[in-house]
Amino acid sequence: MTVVAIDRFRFNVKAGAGGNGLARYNGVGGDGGNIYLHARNDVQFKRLLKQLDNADLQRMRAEVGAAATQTKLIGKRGQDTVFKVPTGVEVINADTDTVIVRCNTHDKRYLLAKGGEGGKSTNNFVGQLGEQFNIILSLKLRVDVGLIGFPNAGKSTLLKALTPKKKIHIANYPFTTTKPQVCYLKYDQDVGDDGLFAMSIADLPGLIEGAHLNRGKGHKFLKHVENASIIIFVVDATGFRLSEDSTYRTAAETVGLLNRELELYDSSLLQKPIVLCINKTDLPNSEEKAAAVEEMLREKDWPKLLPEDCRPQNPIVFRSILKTAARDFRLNGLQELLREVYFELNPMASDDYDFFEPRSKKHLT
Ligand SMILES: Nc1nc2c(ncn2[C@@H]2O[C@H](COP(=O)(O)OP(=O)(O)OP(=O)(O)O)[C@@H](O)[C@H]2O)c(=O)[nH]1
Repeated sequence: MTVVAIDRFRFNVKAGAGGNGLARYNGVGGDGGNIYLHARNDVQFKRLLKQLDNADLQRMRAEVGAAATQTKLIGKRGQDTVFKVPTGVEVINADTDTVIVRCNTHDKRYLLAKGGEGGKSTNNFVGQLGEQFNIILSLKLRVDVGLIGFPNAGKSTLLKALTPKKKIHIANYPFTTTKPQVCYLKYDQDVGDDGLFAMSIADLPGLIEGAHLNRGKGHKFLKHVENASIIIFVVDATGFRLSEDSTYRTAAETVGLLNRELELYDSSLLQKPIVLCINKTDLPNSEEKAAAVEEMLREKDWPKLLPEDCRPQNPIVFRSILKTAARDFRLNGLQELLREVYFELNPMASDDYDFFEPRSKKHLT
């Protein structure tokens, strides 16, 4: 099922007004209800839409406070309204075009609009209006996994190979351009309390050397890994050459170059778990080439083994190094890859989970 990403909603927000007080008896009106956004990892675009359909699509409102009466001198406080939003939502003031708040923490409530004060002696017993303004909710997809590599490394093929046999749901969420793509993959194996194992993967267009300087629109693509929980480097075991007249790079040099691009763009990205996937190990001599990369990376100061123009300053310590042949759905490496990703996203999960139903038995060899 393809879901069209609607990534911006405009709303009029109006928190509850305070109820009037009762001057004669010193009665205090109830405060108006607040409006909160509740960030949740398990809220998806679709669910958000449903929630809003049930409410009013254009408006967010909270209850007004009750006025004080002769029989009830303290008016009841207006009820708060809580909207669940996917973690990562940005709230933009539609009038000033500035970001009010980023709902980046799972299960946290963010106060969006404060209800008005109830009427009391300090305001002449007149209930105050609640905060009211126009906002845009900008929905940014939470990306679990970001695939990075030079063109032709096999990122898209790897993504296809990772797609479960029994597809429950595969959705393409295009960003503003058709690429990069975020795919949301769900596996139907039951994982205890967590229910289904689902992850979103961003398949980013191939980087080129100098991406950190925005060559080949590098910034636009690298930006998407900033939110990713895990980064997967995909390199071609047989090496890489961008075009006839550019330098040929071995797989090891490619690893160094990707490391460099990432650190020069934003060195904090190197703190994320990074898995190296050496792909195309089905091609002649590629097993040996992949083994040579592994051996190099075992060295503590591995960059010094590379030519100067491929050397990163801050060498990555890879979470794991996997050898894959994505085109043949050769699953040994891929199963390990899924396992890595799964435990990274679900650190408390038990490890007896049977992950991946192969597309065909022959692929298990
Ligand atoms: N022999 C072999 N070829 C592969 C493998 N994986 C991918 N390929 C081939 O390599 C070529 C590039 O694969 P893609 O998956 O399009 O590579 P990509 O990294 O997504 O490329 P860009 O979109 O340009 O960044 C295709 O012809 C694939 O069929 C593999 O494991 N073995």
